[in-house]
Amino acid sequence: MTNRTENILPLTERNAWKALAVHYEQLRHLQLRTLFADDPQRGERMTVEAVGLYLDYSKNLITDETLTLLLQLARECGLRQRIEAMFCGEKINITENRAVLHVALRAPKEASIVVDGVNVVSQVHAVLDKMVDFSERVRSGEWKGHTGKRIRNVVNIGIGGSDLGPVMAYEALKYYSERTMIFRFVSNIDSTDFTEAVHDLDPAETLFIVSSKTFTTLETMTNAHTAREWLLAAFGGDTQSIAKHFVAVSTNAEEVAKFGIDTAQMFEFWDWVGGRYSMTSAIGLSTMLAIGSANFRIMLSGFHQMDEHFRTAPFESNLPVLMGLLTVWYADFFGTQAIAVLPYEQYLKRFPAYLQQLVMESNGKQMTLNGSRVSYNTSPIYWGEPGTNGQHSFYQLLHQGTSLIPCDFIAFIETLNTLGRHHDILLSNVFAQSEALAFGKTMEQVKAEGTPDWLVPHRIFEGNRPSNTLLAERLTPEALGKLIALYEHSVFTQGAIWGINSFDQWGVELGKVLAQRIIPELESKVEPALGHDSSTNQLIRRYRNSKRT
Ligand SMILES: O=P(O)(O)OC[C@H]1O[C@](O)(CO)[C@@H](O)[C@@H]1O
Repeated sequence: MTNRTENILPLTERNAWKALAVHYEQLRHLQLRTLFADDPQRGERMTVEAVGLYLDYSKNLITDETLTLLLQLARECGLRQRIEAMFCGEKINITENRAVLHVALRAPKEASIVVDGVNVVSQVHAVLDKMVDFSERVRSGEWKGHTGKRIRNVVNIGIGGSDLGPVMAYEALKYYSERTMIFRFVSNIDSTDFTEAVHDLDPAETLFIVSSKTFTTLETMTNAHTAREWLLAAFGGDTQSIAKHFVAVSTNAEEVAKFGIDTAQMFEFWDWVGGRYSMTSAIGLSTMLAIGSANFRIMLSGFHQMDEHFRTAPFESNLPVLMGLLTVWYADFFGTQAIAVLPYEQYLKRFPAYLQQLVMESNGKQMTLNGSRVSYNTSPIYWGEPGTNGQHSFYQLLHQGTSLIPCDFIAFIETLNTLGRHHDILLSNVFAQSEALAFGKTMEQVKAEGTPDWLVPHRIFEGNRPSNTLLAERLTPEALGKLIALYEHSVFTQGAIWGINSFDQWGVELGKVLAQRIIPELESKVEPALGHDSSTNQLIRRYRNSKRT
């Protein structure tokens, strides 16, 4: 594998970067109050609407010049060429020599993207058709369990990208899902996860989807073997039952066969689909089983619309580009360490958890593509909770803490569950929070309320805390697809500016290797010779000496 990137100009040497550094010094004390007072149209002007998503980015600590410079930075970093390289199937994941083609997973049938001489779009649609056929047979009851009962329970076993997308999508699209079926998700190696997931399920009505790109992941394979035993125990060890109760989603046919699942019951995907970008691949099988194939295809079309927007829209009206550049602005010039993602939509309760992997596994890096250490910040921490729960938890820090935490508010004009005044009250909170964060409450305002002098400082909100507000009409499968693709491509934009590889994840390897070494040390009958540091040795001894079995 060759390093084709050694001539890239370091980010901090780019003209736009240097200009942004100077510009930041000039406007670091700028106040949103002033920006809005000086430009009464700001809240209408600094908005973009595309493919049914409305982004209000006016409450950011930016001027028109900031935007001009950020857009110039994007051009200087070759963002347009990098986008094209991804969409054309170039092997931009250079440390693994792989193409990065989650966009092919939602491309229309007639499209063509060639990797190593193969049109991957045809492969994608062949697997999609197989998923549709299978999910319809299960949902209609045609697919029967070992004893002839219909499948009522689906348990997805997977972790990371093989879990977070499916769980998030299941929760997000519950309104559209088949309510007569039960969906569970087992990811953690903690035995409690599996135990609780199946405790009330009838094995004769349960289908396990073992989802793993590699089919070697310790957690998933351990849980899958436990599921196999659980099933066999119910059927007197009859291994014939496995065919009716297990399917696999993987890139690794050999390991699937070794596990005992017929590869005819394997739904394939490919090494050019990163785990955290895989929910529109066969990893979405549980989603399709829950919402049906028609809704699944609608979700894919939402993803595709955002893909096309990202690929073709001018940068100044390109939603993912703007959001990505704003993140760079805060991370690198304001030193922001965290971004809060705040969906005011209960169905999106797992969306922040999903984004944690998408963003932090992608851009939590410190090596540039040419192998030198970055001299600037890369990914902030993304976290969040659905509104209004977060308000009664950590918003105190957002409003009055010492850290600057930009927020992404996400809301829908219509609720899926109309109930009295709930939705108006919910939305009033979104708008109130971004207003309060931006404009705060001055000492004069606090005093004017008759607050005693000693209490005044505690009740001041300095404001000037930035946020984006994203509005869509209604949470549909299509809207969900657009929203997720928006964040995927915002992450891409950030990675392209930082000059890092957003598509590998070497940082998760060391812990996995060390755990493999420690497992036999915990299980061995004889006292093992421990060669760790004194802390790790002592923790292992304490566990060994205290455990009962
Ligand atoms: O699908 P697999 O191969 O089981 O991997 C699961 C997850 O493990 C990781 O490789 C590392 O945590 C993720 O990137 C991936 O989504």
